[in-house]
Amino acid sequence: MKTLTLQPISKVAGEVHLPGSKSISNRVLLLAALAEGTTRITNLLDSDDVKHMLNALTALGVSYKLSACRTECEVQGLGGLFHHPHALTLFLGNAGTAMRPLTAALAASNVDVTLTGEPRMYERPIGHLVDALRQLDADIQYLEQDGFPPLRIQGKPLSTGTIRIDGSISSQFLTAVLMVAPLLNGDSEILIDGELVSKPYIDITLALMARFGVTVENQQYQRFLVTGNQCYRSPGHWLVEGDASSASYFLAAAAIKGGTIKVTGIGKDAVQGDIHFADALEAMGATVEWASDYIAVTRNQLTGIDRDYNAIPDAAMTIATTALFAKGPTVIRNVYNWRVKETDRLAAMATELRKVGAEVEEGEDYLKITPPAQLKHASIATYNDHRMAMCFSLVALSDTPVTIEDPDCTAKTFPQYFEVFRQLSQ
Ligand SMILES: O=C(O)C1=C[C@@H](OP(=O)(O)O)[C@@H](O)[C@H](O)C1
Ligand SMILES: C=C(OP(=O)(O)O)C(=O)O
Repeated sequence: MKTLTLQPISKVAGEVHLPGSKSISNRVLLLAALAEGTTRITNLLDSDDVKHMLNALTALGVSYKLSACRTECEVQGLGGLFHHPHALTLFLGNAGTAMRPLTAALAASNVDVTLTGEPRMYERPIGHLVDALRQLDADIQYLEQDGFPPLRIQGKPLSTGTIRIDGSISSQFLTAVLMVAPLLNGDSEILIDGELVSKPYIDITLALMARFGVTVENQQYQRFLVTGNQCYRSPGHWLVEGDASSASYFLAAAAIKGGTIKVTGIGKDAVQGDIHFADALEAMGATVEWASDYIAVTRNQLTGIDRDYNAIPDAAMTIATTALFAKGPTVIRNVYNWRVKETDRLAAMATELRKVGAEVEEGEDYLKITPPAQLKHASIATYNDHRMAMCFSLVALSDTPVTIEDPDCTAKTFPQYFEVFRQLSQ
């Protein structure tokens, strides 16, 4: 297996222009495909998750022109749902932002599609979404284990009305239903069972739908009202914000060993909830500067904090390795759904943090991390989880090297991560 050993880094500083947001890239591609008109997308993310969405759209007959650098894309909208005359199999890797929204859109389309993915995708639950769509008479079958992909979807016009959806494991299920609802033949009332997790991702969904001409009434994230028989209308040009989750590694590096690092492509008004990772760094002691077109962090003495990170589950992983450099323990709370992402992230994080010498208490939905006096050199297993690889690069900001196993797993969202990280080292 390929490994990458990072030697100790004594200082980091500089500026990073962030690659496009994964969450926005995949939403914009799907909305652009369903919309009336042509959408010219710039700063599109070029990564595995986005490739899976693009390949699926190609197979479904959507025309688009992708620039040679793959960060600009002009999508010819279908002006409605998909129609495809032959049965298709779409491989979606481990991209939740492709699997979940496509499941809903395809269930309402004139298609016969099998959705497959990587082995881990078959362990990531999708039952809450399928249950919701079956309330509208969707024809979706589980091909292996009940509640999990792969799925066979025989799409057809869905019925409409009230839909109950469990929001306690993933917000992506609600995102999927919201995105298809305006295209149904009647109005939808969507009721959330349980406490909705990862709420800021719903804000991203609603903000994007609004730019494509559809407004949704959001009643405290418990009830959503969507008018049916609508058509998305292309906004023309779309500039994808930088990826706020990807920004977290650089901002944390600055907090630990800056210098100042400035990330551009996002700013204080960005639509992604993960920009609030910088609030957590600030609460730990770092100095944060918020501008409309960048966020900058400068080092200060860090102290461990105890917080609820349900709103920012992806960036919260970066807090776990930042905790190695803080004074006192850090507690990351209310992240149960880490267990159903690229790997069981609570277990993986606890195991790998212990390897570098931290004392870790792993609860059902939290981690308590007490840093060691001296970090140890370890070979970090990454579990095919891009965020494990990126988070543990921060260990090199100590006086100990770190070895990252399978560093190429960052391709899911950030293929050039280690190159960019290296350029910040001084
Ligand atoms: O909607 C999105 O773009 C995402 C929602 C989050 O998932 P959950 O809602 O499952 O927490 C997040 O972890 C994922 O990386 C992207
Ligand atoms: C959970 C993640 O991805 P996905 O979109 O596949 O859910 C992630 O990127 O951390």
